[in-house]
Amino acid sequence: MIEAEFWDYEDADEWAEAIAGDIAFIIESALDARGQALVAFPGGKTPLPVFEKLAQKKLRWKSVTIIPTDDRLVAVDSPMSNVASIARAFLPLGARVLPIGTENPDHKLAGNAADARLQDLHWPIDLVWLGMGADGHTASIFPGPDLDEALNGPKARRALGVMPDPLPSQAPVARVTLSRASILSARTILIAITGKEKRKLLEKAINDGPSSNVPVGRVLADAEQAIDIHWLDE
Ligand SMILES: O=C(O)[C@H](O)[C@@H](O)[C@H](O)[C@H](O)COP(=O)(O)O
Repeated sequence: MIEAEFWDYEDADEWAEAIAGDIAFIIESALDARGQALVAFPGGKTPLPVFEKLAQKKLRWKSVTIIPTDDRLVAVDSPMSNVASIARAFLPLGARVLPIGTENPDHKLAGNAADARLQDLHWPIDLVWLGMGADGHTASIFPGPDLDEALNGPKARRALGVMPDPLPSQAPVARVTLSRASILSARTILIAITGKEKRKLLEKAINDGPSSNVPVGRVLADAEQAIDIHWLDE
């Protein structure tokens, strides 16, 4: 049974501020407890207003490492690059922003490289913040030939390469993504989504759990932590 709580907002500013406040609190608590924080932020468009608010928080950013939950295998100056959006917001503050993608379109190789890079970090990760696509993918865990490995691969595998099938129209490229095991290993999981369609889809995915026909339901099915879902009605 997934323990998820929806937090509803009608005002975009309030929504972004609430998420930024929660994340700042998680980072601060990690810094107090362990002297450093490791967090994963999603790609796509939804997180951008939250990045802006979070970047205004006075935190010891130099001790914070941020990785993308997933990235598209594109050049870092591509508008499709997830790490570029994170870097634009948080590098100027002194945070360590660690790319997990490469320009090499061979997603298997890119996945192995991402996995190797992530092994060196201090796990468990303090926060995995997830988005969700209108098709029910989360991070870059998509339907296709790599879905089973992303969901059921070895626990020690932090990241893998993914070729979505079908390719998503907003960013029709191969990806690297955190595995389900690394997402579920997080101390905290937070989800931010907007719009009625995504809300309906996520509620159903959570209810269906392991038998869900969309990746997000399957990813969250065994979550042991309570999950806060911040939903903005558009
Ligand atoms: O790289 C990605 O595609 C993302 O990390 C992905 O999982 C994202 O969260 C959803 O696609 C939602 O994207 P939007 O916020 O743009 O709708």
